[in-house]
Amino acid sequence: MSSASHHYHLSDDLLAPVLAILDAYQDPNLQQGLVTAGCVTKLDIEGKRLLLGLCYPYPCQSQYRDTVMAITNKLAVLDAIDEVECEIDFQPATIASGAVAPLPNVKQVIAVASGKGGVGKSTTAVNLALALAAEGAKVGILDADIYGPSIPIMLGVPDFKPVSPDGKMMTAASAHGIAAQSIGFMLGGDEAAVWRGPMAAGALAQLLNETLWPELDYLVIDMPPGTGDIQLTLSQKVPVSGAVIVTTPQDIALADAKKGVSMFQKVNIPVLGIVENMSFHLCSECGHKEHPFGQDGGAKMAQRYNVPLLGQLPLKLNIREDVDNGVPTVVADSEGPVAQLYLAIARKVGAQLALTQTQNVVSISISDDE
Ligand SMILES: Nc1ncnc2c1ncn2[C@@H]1O[C@H](COP(=O)(O)OP(=O)(O)OP(=O)(O)O)[C@@H](O)[C@H]1O
Repeated sequence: MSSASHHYHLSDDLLAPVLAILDAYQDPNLQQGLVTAGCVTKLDIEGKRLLLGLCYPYPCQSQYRDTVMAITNKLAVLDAIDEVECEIDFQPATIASGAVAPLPNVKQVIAVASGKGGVGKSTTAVNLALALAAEGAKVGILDADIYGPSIPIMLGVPDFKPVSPDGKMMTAASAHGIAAQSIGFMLGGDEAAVWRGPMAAGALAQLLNETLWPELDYLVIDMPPGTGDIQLTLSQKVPVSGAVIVTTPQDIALADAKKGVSMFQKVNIPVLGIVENMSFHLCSECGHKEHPFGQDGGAKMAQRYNVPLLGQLPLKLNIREDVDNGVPTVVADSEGPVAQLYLAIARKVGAQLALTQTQNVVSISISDDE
């Protein structure tokens, strides 16, 4: 799948069974065997020690240990192998999608959008960005939510003021290991409220282009809520690689989220999937799982539009308290169950991007052959 170069130095007798074993191991997010997915970059042998190099097209540090244990056990059945030494790396694709020029330091841009306000889009965007970082990626976040820029508070940097060393480009904040830029760093609340349509979209594209982003694998954009002109213009001005739609299970939120899916499909931006937020509530008294906003709406919608359901998050007081305190749950309780849900979403988002771009590569190579 990936175009990474392969270095295989095994005899044919050994290479065939090793590749067969590695390809029988299905990556849970790419849903392909490791060889088919292009993850196996190096195979060598020293005595009875197999040197294995893996390179994933999406960040998944938290699953390295289990993967290595599982494949080592399988490879150990071969007489020629006693030990496996595995090096694992992550390298996202750098293929630009769409007609908009890519950003110099940024490999992939992920838009996080919602059809309607208040569904938890910013909370999801910020935890997704931190989860991608926790899985091993270099990440930035752009707060483009002009109606309520909340990322400065959520990341605990409300007082950051960008500076411009060359009078043209602005610095980004750095918080919990990710870079952040926000319309909220420049504007007071009153000024933000008067922004309209094309002016807002233009200013946001400028903010994106005039920020001194460090080298980033992923830039997450917290889009303004809704599916109107601003969102459409912004999607056309910014080199978005894929979009994540956040919804709650209520019918009204779902109806708006559907508009979001259609909007991105109209401008040929792949919808990477749907996150269902405030999906269920665990009763703090008895642990009973309740569905205050209805059940499985996001799942049904994902099925109907043929896009993945990336995850379902509980309605949980900590999620709100952590962002209010400037330390989102992925950092505040990094081993906890909610952080694990965000990490799983981040792995799926990264894998979906990689899969989407493979499809692009295939279509390009077909036209080259003609
Ligand atoms: N899963 C959750 N559990 C509990 N509270 C949540 C959850 N997700 C979000 N919240 C809270 O809900 C409120 C709205 O969330 P957030 O600001 O992320 O939504 P939004 O869709 O970005 O809103 P807006 O459209 O106004 O920007 C916030 O107070 C946030 O802390």
